[in-house]
Amino acid sequence: MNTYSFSPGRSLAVQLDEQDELGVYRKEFYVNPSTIYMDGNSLGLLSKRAELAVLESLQDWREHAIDGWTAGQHPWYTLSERLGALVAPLVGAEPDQVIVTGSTTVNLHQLVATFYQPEGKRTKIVADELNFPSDIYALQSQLRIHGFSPEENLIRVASRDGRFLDEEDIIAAMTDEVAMVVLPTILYRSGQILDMERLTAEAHARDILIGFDGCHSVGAIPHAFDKWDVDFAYWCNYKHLNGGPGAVGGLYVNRKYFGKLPGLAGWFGSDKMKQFDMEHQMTPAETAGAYQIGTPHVLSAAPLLGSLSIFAEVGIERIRRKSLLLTTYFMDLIAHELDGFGFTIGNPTDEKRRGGHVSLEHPEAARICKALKENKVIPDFRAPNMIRLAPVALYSSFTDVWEVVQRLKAIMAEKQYEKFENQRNVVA
Ligand SMILES: Cc1ncc(COP(=O)(O)O)c(C=O)c1O
Ligand SMILES: Nc1ccccc1C(=O)C[C@H](N)C(=O)O
Repeated sequence: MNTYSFSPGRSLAVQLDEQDELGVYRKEFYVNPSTIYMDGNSLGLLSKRAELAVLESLQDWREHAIDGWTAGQHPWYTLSERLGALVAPLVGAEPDQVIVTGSTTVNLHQLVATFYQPEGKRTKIVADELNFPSDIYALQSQLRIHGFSPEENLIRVASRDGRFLDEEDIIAAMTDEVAMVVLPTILYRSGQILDMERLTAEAHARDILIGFDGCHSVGAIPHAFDKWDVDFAYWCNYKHLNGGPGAVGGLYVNRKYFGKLPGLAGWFGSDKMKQFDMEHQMTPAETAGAYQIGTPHVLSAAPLLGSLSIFAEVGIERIRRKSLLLTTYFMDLIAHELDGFGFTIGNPTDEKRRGGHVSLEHPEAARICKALKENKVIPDFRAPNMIRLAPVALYSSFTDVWEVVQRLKAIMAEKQYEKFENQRNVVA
């Protein structure tokens, strides 16, 4: 892999595929042979291991009924904890600091309800103007619940160019009126990685708590939440972790808060041995498990049992290495083949700041995406002008990337996109 030297012909793609030590994992996934899937950063593909885990969970239900909580192949009572332990190495945490529960937005509500404790003039929450809308809605509503107006108390750090955030600007927003900072690990549109270590240190130097939305980074890049001393994080498991549509999400809580009462409490946050004492005085788990609410959605968590076993086997470092080579190759091909067609690379090119996808900006982006789909390439479109293309280390090949660029070149050269309206679909 370290012999990469760019050339535009297909032979380099073939050579990179031959050298690819992760190439064997492609056959573990249901890759539709007639399409090239570039949307694993929105919904990861089904793996055979994930499918098997769901079937085994159904078998547990069929055979054990209520006893499936403690018997069967994947006892449900401790499933969330066991899955948390499997995700923990991917976020740089100890097993008891991670729990698989809820969903991204629900977990954010839980964590803000737990950790946002306005005091005196420290009432503000810092976010950013590029974050995913659901996070912003959640923060606005949490402020309202506390009786604060979001207009005054939610600071959305501005982007200088509409693509990226500058850490300097975020740090400048950390005033003594700020109680909490909530930011993405990787921006969903441009794929920029924020410097989480630096931002955490700067927030803590000002007595501000900081949490991260890891939707676009968990399973794509390594993290060191524990080492960086991040206060909390939350993410979905259906993108890079391939947990399936609406898969149960995940959250991380720094060990120093173990024992802190959950803002939104429910009986599955109890100490597991106490839970069935049925007392009205809650005894929360002394782990991140305390931030669960109700009964786990077992069938929406089950695929992760299979999917995460692939991550445990491969390791996030190797995934990241291949992912970077895939996106480097992608950008080199784009520069060589698509020059003059009006595209701008909208993701960071620097490896330290580049996440798992390539973002191409173009005024006709919506209809170019439609033409790509007609050409059996699955990207996604993000308003107003972005085409996201995610080659995924576990199941995309270098030949896929080469093919995508050739098809895109034909679409542009032949203006194939002109037959579509330049408007997004209902689900873009
Ligand atoms: C960065 C980010 N945050 C939040 C969400 C919302 O997640 P959910 O709908 O699972 O709550 C998404 C994707 O849907 C996302 O990409
Ligand atoms: N949850 C979804 C449901 C339907 C369609 C897309 C999503 C996504 O996850 C989009 C993704 N968060 C994004 O980065 O745009």
